[in-house]
Amino acid sequence: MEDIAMTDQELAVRLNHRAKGVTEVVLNRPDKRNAFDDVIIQQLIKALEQVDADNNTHVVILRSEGKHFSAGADLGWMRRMADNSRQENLDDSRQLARLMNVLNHLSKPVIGLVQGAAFGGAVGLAACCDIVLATEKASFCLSEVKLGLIPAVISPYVVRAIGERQARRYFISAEVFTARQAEHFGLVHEVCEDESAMERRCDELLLQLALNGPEAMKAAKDLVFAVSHKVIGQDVIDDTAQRIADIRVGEEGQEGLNAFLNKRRANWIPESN
Ligand SMILES: CC(C)(COP(=O)([O-])OP(=O)([O-])OC[C@H]1O[C@@H](n2cnc3c(N)ncnc32)[C@H](O)[C@@H]1OP(=O)([O-])[O-])[C@@H](O)C(=O)NCCC(=O)NCCSC(=O)C[C@@](C)(O)CC(=O)[O-]
Repeated sequence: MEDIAMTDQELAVRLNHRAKGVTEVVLNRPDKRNAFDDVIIQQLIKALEQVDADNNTHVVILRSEGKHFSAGADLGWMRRMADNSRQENLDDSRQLARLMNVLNHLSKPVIGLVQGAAFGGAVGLAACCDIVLATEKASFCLSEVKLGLIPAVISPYVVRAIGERQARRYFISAEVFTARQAEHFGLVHEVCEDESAMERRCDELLLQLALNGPEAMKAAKDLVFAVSHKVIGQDVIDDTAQRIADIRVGEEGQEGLNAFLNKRRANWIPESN
């Protein structure tokens, strides 16, 4: 898989083949604590769209190089943009909104690996992943108000991940919260002792995900979006009945059920892959 290079500057986003069916999207700007600017946002979108379209990728890992996951938006970029018109700022922030949306709705499971600090927009990146592992020393902060800003674009995802109650506090206080607190709030699924433990846990999760039908995982992710925050009325009841009916008559549903009944492992991925 090719690297994502859109400028001649050092590659800030890399794609890394980790294992069969598993591609890592790696933020690679450790000297600036993996802060992302407009160029890196474009690189991230391109990388995510590439792995989404890649038939050989079934699981995506979002991670970064260095001591910290990410310091969020590049403050030099934010400062530069402040000299531009409101319209230019609107066009610019829509790109970050697009990144969050692409990541959140990726058609494949995304595992986020968080070490060190995840500040500002980086909390949004974590909130858009399906499974988040963090090291014991990871720390989180919605630091925007300290800079006179707000966590606007990331807010829909972060509020869903940590809940309105915690958002009310941490959006306005900009207090740092620990990996354990993040786990308690629901942003992080598991806290691991250190980075090696996080890698081992990630490998276990990858084995677990490899047992599951890729199309079923995609449909399961869509299902969460379809039923969340909806009144359980006739529309939702009909929609969910149609979804399981579609899956049952589909290729993967048949393969999964046949495999179980014949006491064999399901063969989801064609041998050529
Ligand atoms: C992450 C720690 C704790 C690491 O703490 P540390 O390891 O002690 O690192 P440091 O603070 O010494 O920084 C190392 C280098 O990284 C740079 N750096 C560091 N962060 C940034 C940044 N964001 N943008 C640009 N550069 C950054 C920093 O300027 C320095 O560069 P050097 O002086 O060596 O050339 C610390 O660096 C820190 O607190 N950084 C600021 C984090 C922050 O407040 N981020 C919020 C960004 S605003 C945002 O994300 C807005 C958004 C997206 O949410 C809006 C929306 O949702 O609509």
